[in-house]
Amino acid sequence: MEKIELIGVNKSFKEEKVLKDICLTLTDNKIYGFVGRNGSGKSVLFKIICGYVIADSGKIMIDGKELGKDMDFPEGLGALIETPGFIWYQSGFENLRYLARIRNKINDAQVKDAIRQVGLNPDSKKWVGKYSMGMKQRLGIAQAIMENPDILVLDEPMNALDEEGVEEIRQLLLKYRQLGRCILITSHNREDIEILCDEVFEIKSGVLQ
Ligand SMILES: Nc1ncnc2c1ncn2[C@@H]1O[C@H](COP(=O)(O)OP(=O)(O)OP(=O)(O)O)[C@@H](O)[C@H]1O
Repeated sequence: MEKIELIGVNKSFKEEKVLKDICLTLTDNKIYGFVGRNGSGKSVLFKIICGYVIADSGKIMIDGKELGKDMDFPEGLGALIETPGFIWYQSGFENLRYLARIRNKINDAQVKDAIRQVGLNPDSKKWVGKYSMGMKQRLGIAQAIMENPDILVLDEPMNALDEEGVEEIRQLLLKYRQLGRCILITSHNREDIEILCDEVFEIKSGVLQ
């Protein structure tokens, strides 16, 4: 069954038409890559799927429910869209526990498990303000996966990661695909796209190729 379906989605900012008549069907059990030049509309597309940006026209169906009609935000979707703004004087665990409490869904053990999955120590007391860029990126991925979502939307998940980090996150995403998840990523790295993706979409000036 279709997990995500976009039908004729358009989005403009002032005079700039950023997305033009996007039609897209995505299913479970796959990793989809979205590539395109800077400013081609990849992040805006991801934000629309996550419900962070509202399309001007068109339909976004998630699990058979229409975004903006049946729900404001998709259920069962975890996202990393730009580096999240963490509280710098708290540990990684405290930051994610805070988010988990707002979302009121998961317990401390699940938060710790997500932090472990991205290769960080959930018991470390180190403030996030002292984290390297790569550690913040890993924590961002942990917050995306911590609720065990069916859909993962990750904008440049490999950003700021060293070679080892990239490999760990690749393995993590392959594991999630094996668990049947529908995963969307953007990447400027051809290797990530080749290794990970079952299907690749290119966006050129807001048009899906
Ligand atoms: N909130 C906004 N207000 C005005 N313009 C916006 C807004 N968000 C995005 N845009 C514009 O939409 C276009 C597409 O931006 P988007 O961030 O989707 O590009 P991208 O493909 O993700 O690029 P990159 O590879 O650099 O991340 C850009 O011209 C950008 O300036």
